[in-house]
Amino acid sequence: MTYAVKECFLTLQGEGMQSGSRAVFLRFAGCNLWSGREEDRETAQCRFCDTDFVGTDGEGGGKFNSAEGLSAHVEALWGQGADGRLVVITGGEPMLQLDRALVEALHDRGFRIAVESNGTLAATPGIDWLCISPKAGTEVVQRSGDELKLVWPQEDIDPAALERWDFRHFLVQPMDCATRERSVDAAIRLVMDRPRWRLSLQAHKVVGLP
Ligand SMILES: C[S@@+](CC[C@H](N)C(=O)[O-])C[C@H]1O[C@@H](n2cnc3c(N)ncnc32)[C@H](O)[C@@H]1O
Ligand SMILES: Nc1nc2[nH]cc(C(=O)O)c2c(=O)[nH]1
Ligand code: SF4
Ligand SMILES: [Mg+2]
Repeated sequence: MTYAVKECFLTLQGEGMQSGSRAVFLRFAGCNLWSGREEDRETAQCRFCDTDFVGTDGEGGGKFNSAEGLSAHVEALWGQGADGRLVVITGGEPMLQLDRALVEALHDRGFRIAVESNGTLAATPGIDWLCISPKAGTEVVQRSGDELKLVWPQEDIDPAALERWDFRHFLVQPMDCATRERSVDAAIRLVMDRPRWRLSLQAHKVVGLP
């Protein structure tokens, strides 16, 4: 298996229940809901993406020919020390590329594996922390996991329906866009109305981390 990696770097997890944790981010290239080209955004299935996941030219990116080689790259970015090893695998859509061999190779190097996925593809077995972020108008097949992270507001998504899915944590994250302040207000309103939900802010953007 050849893996196409947009970028790979050490930072803090900025979103969700593990916000604030030291983590290597492994961002795979490519997504099944958007080409990543601006000229396609308005006709894409997912139109609010805040991420460049096209190509393999980012910091620490490239093509990797084996799970062994990619896991060694992740380990080198983490550095010395066996405590608290965490890799966050994202994209693009990571389930297009994350296979059992990579899960195994990262576990062998002592990493806990967190994944950020849109849920339209079944999750690879062995993930330690699964975050699913549903997108309006798509068929979410992965309806269980550790945290469900709803970017808000999105038309045609009913938070009450999502509460019936099998997740331990329900998070609402304001959509970062031209009207971000309105997104924050709407997210706070959702939490006030539905106490099972918690607010997830993108902490990395607040403090200027990647
Ligand atoms: C770039 S996506 C990559 C992983 C996967 N494709 C997904 O959508 O979950 C990582 C996270 O950022 C969230 N996200 C993307 N664009 C956003 C935006 N404009 N504002 C807030 N969160 C956003 C996604 O919903 C997802 O939870
Ligand atoms: N610091 C940081 N935390 C994140 N959590 C989820 C992210 C993502 O793009 O998947 C992300 C990201 O891009 N940066
Ligand atoms: S599914 Fe995720 S990576 Fe793909 S376009 Fe939407 S937010 Fe971006
Ligand atoms: Mg991001």
